[in-house]
Amino acid sequence: MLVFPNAKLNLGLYITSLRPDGFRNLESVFVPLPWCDALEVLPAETNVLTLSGIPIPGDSATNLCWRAYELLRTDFQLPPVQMHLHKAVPIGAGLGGGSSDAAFALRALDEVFELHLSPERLEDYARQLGSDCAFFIRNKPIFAYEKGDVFEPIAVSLTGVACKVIYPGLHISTAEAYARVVPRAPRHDLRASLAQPLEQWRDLVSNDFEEALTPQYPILGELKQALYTAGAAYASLSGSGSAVYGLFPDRETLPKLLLPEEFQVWDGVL
Ligand SMILES: C[C@@](CO)(OP(=O)(O)O)[C@H](O)COP(=O)(O)OP(=O)(O)OC[C@H]1O[C@@H](n2ccc(N)nc2=O)[C@H](O)[C@@H]1O
Ligand SMILES: Nc1ncnc2c1ncn2[C@@H]1O[C@H](COP(=O)(O)OP(=O)(O)O)[C@@H](O)[C@H]1O
Repeated sequence: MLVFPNAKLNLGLYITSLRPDGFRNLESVFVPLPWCDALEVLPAETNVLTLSGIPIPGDSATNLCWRAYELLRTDFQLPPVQMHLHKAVPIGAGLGGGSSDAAFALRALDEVFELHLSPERLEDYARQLGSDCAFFIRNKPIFAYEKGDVFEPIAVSLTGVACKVIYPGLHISTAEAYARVVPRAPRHDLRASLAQPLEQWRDLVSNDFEEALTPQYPILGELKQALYTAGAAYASLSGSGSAVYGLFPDRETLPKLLLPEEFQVWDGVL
């Protein structure tokens, strides 16, 4: 079975309090971004995970696809599996690529081995692999809170909106990024703000990681400014960075930006 684990964007991100388990409570809206890896999952004689594309730090045993298989194996007698992951989504970018691989691996293993797990059970497994993972089980725009793994529906839709995502080649560790933020109450009500027209989001919707990370990584602020100068209706850091995205009214308004060769760019219509 071949699946295409997609990335995500965060529309607003407020880090509201420190939890007794050491994690932070947050509020954010996750939306799928069609920048994808490719993952093949097949029953096999012996276990194997092969990789291509962008190199992933760590060995196969720590890869989130493999950890998804090991996790299901604690509850089910699974036959050996052959997986191949082609990595295209930048790592440490705030785009949730690794989390998506884990969630898509769970979904594919469920189908290939006919486990008939409900979305709720798949979300429970996904939560054990990372705070972001559960979102990718249903993979629809959603308001996320607590660790980012508890959800409420939200009507926001970016269908037809054009988007440019720029990854400046900085791998920012999520744990380090969180350590730089002092939790506080949200500046604005996120759901009410996102119900306003896109052009008003600039004044209403923000990501707490931006203020904490931009002094150390000025390129993040420069990219956001470049997107606004090029006509973005809204621009922001995604998650804990370092990818910065701009939203534009339609494909015709997507700008061509002159960027260093080592930066990776995705653009298209959502
Ligand atoms: C910041 C966000 C926003 O969407 O995305 P990314 O920038 O990573 O894409 C997420 O909260 C990232 O979720 P995820 O990448 O799954 O994080 P995890 O593996 O669960 O945790 C990595 C580390 O981040 C910190 N962490 C994570 C989530 C959370 N609610 N509070 C935390 O304090 C913890 O220090 C933890 O050890
Ligand atoms: N399949 C995978 N793809 C990407 N990263 C992975 C994967 N498996 C494990 N990891 C680990 O997860 C970490 C963060 O992954 P990623 O989801 O890309 O971060 P972010 O959401 O911050 O962009 C990486 O440092 C990497 O070591």
